[in-house]
Amino acid sequence: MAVDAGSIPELDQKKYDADEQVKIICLGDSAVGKSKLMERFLMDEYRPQQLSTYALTLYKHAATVGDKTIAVDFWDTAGQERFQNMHPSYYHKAHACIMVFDVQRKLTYKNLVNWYKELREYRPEIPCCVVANKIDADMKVTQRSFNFGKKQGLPFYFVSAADGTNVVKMFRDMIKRAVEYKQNPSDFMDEVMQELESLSLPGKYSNCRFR
Ligand SMILES: Nc1nc2c(ncn2[C@@H]2O[C@H](COP(=O)(O)OP(=O)(O)OP(=O)(O)O)[C@@H](O)[C@H]2O)c(=O)[nH]1
Ligand SMILES: [Mg+2]
Repeated sequence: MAVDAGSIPELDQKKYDADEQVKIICLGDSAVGKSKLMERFLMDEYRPQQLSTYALTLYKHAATVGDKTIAVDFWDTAGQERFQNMHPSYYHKAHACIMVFDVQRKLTYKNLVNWYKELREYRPEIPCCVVANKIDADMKVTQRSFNFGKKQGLPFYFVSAADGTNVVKMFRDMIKRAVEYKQNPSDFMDEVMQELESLSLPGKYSNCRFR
């Protein structure tokens, strides 16, 4: 669900009860389909309209990974054409990143290198994947190889927000990887944050009795 400032999100209770909370961000040029992919995954619907994301839309989602309830915050913002690059707070404490390009527009693939560079400046270690969107427009593209990210070992997905191909799989994989990262961060500052969080779990132990 998208959350407007000032509203009380109904998932807040779930978030409070969740075993873990993760933040997943989405990067890529304008109109590659970032918002449509999130809509498809969260609402399982797709409205073909050309409305660019203005500033920031935050989608909240409750997922289950193993036997744990995970509160997922998906951050969606507009691509670079109008904003050049993201505000650092977009990257702050993100646990995974989904990088999207449009298989119909070569430039959006070429620009992945810039997005990836910026991502790694702020979040050197978080899991990331490369997503080729809009394969419904021409299925033949799935026979082509897109090598960006191979060297870095980034998983690659051919998807379509329009017909739903691979969308759920890709998001589920990324939620799982975000949780794994949060539980075992390889970045020093994240390790410290995780340690601090485990020291101050509000309410979790409120029923404990000490003799
Ligand atoms: N054929 C096809 N069109 C798509 C698909 N995904 C998105 N689109 C279209 O691409 C356009 C842009 O989609 P958005 O989701 O708004 O793109 P965005 O990346 O969020 O763009 P910004 O918010 O400007 O950064 C819309 O007209 C969509 O209908 C897809 O899988 N297939
Ligand atoms: Mg958008």
